Amino acid sequence: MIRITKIFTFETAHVLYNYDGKCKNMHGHSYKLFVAVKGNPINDLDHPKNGMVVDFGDIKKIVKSEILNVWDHAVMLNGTSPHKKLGEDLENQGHKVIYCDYQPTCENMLYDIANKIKKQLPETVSLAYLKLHETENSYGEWFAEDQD
Ligand SMILES: Nc1nc2c(c(=O)[nH]1)N=C([C@H](O)[C@H](O)COP(=O)(O)OP(=O)(O)OP(=O)(O)O)CN2
Ligand SMILES: [Zn+2]
Repeated sequence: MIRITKIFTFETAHVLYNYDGKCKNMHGHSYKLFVAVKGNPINDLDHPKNGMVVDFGDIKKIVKSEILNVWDHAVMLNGTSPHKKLGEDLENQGHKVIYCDYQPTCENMLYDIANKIKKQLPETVSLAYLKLHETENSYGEWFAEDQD
């Protein structure tokens, strides 16, 4: 069993509703996302993906369509909070708004990312690990073995 990892970056703004610090203000991050999947490399000379757990390009397609294309250069707001109204005002002025049903911390974003990626992975591989950097010095991690 081998793990392979691909790294992505995206720029997203967010606001932490009711937070007791500076991140209650709208601000942005250059998020850095590490996606690791595990499986057995294909061992078949006739297979175009011989030697691969999964093509890195296939991971890229999934993460682009599920995460990057949706979240990059968007404002992420807690749609279950009064920030819903803030989002509607921004949308009316042409801004890209993502309403999540959670507080948009890196912890909750990791759960969301994990669920979105897992749904799209081929049956031969599974999600092993995620790391999401909010800043160079602050990040959260998701490990498959830690989940219920
Ligand atoms: N457990 C969490 N704590 C905080 C989160 C989070 O997602 N999970 N998020 C924030 C803010 O959104 C933002 O990320 C600020 O974090 P912080 O590391 O405090 O920011 P700094 O600018 O001080 O970062 P440096 O890398 O140290 O410059 C707050 N807390
Ligand atoms: Zn932040």
